[in-house]
Amino acid sequence: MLELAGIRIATPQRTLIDGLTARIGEGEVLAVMGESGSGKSSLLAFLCGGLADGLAGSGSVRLDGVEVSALPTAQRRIGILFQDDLLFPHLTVLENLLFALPAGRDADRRARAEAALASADLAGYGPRLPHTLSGGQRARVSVLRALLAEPRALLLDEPFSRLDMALRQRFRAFVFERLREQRIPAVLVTHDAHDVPPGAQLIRLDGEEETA
Ligand SMILES: Nc1ncnc2c1ncn2[C@@H]1O[C@H](COP(=O)(O)OP(=O)(O)OP(=O)(O)O)[C@@H](O)[C@H]1O
Repeated sequence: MLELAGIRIATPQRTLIDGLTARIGEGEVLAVMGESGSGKSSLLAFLCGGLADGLAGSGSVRLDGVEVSALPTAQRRIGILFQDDLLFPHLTVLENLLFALPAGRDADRRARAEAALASADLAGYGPRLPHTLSGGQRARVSVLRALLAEPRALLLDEPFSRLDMALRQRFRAFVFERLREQRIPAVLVTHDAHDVPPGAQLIRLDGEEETA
């Protein structure tokens, strides 16, 4: 459970977000929509502990009942996915996944990474470099990598916007299914109402609040 209470974010000139409160259960999605410059990316940066210098943020962020807003980014265990896959280009697909996995026996970690690839129809892709994969395949690897790190919540910053329409629909379904299966609460920032899964809570930063 991710609980946000009284989140306020301001630039020196203006208040971007004034008192956002939401409860996002396991496997549920809070979608945040709003015009360019309304503060969507700043909200995600605040949640993972990386708000830019020059912006002020306050409010409570609780994960499974524990207040994390004073913790450094690495200790929050909040994952983030961007529109670019951000895979390490010089590491193989398997090495990219191993990088995210918690410590453990080498053979176990490798088996977990390979099982994750197989679960995403990517069996056998481990030894390849990311640039030899299609955009949709790389996008799936980046989701696997984010999930193998065992985040307690996942932030999605326009993760579908680079993909073409057909891929986009498949990739959306892939992501939301994984989040449900692994019972991870997520905050999704998007410009596109089609990205918002049915039943998600929806907040518009420039206006009213509703349910999709
Ligand atoms: N470091 C900073 N110092 C001062 N103002 C900033 C800083 N970073 C962002 N801003 C301002 O904060 C506002 C919100 O930016 P943010 O990137 O969160 O918006 P956004 O809703 O994600 O926009 P987009 O949809 O274009 O990505 C913008 O007006 C931006 O100019």
